[in-house]
Amino acid sequence: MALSTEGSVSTAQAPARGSATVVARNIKVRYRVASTDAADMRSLPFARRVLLRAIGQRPKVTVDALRGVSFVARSGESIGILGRNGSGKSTLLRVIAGLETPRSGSVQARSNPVLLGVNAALVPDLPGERNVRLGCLAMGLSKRETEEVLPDVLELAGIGKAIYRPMKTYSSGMASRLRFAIAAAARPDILLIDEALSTGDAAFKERSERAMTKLRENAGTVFIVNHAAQVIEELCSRALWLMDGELIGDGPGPEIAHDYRWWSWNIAKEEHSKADDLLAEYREKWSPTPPDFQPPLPRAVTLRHAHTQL
Ligand SMILES: Nc1ncnc2c1ncn2[C@@H]1O[C@H](COP(=O)(O)OP(=O)(O)OP(=O)(O)O)[C@@H](O)[C@H]1O
Repeated sequence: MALSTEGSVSTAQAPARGSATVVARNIKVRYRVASTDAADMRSLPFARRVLLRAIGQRPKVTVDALRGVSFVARSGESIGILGRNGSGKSTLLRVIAGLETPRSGSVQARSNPVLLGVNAALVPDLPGERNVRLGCLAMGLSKRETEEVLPDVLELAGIGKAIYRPMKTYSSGMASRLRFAIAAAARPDILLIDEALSTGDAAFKERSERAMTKLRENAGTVFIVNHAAQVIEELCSRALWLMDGELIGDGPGPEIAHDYRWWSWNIAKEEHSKADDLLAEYREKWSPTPPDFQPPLPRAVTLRHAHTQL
């Protein structure tokens, strides 16, 4: 089962493993944000400074959240997105999901990507099991399909009797588990997961790993953002390493996650010069080769964010 471009469920045969599912070309995202840094105010021309002070405004600074990120994701891949706080991971997921428009570049996706937690339209006042039904229907399953997958969703979420209680009474971990279980049940072709998998206990971890394997076997592509590099080391066949909005590494998940952890550990221990040496070595080792965008994606592909380069 795969989500069609309209977000409804189609029963078209799963495409061959290894075919392109998401093609990202030179994505750039820039924010303009107000800054209280006195240095930013001082850097402005005198007249502008006077004007801003008079109207009580702060100077705006530019944040380049993504600086030309390109990659081709393929069916059957689980792709971890790694990087320190503010490196652009969530922004990249939002762009892939179509929730954010880049200032330049484009993303093509074979079908509608499902961003976990957003597409499942859950209602806090309703009990978990009612939300499971709602979520499955919202993700395009029919009523019959929803009833069929219900036991699997409840088993995967594994939150016991809490499933009969209103979702607003759930801990954030319980709610994340339920959302993941719903998203996995709908078997989207392209699933985007932001942080949800670090909240479970060992049993949930094992069940979620099995669910991910099923998704990949279905020739789908799963993207995972997680601060715990270990999660990516264990779950992802491939990893993208972002730093200050730049894609500095693209390669096998376990190896990149291992190197990322070692680099982060040295930073945490304030071994800055060692961390710098490691970073230079890893940049070279995992430097993303410019993706080969040929042959083009099949004609059926949705064109998202069609933008000309600035
Ligand atoms: N809506 C926004 N307005 C202004 N700046 C933003 C906005 N969203 C993100 N940013 C900035 O863009 C950069 C990338 O943010 P993003 O949330 O993508 O990073 P991240 O790697 O997911 O971070 P974290 O690991 O802390 O969740 C950061 O500098 C952030 O401050």
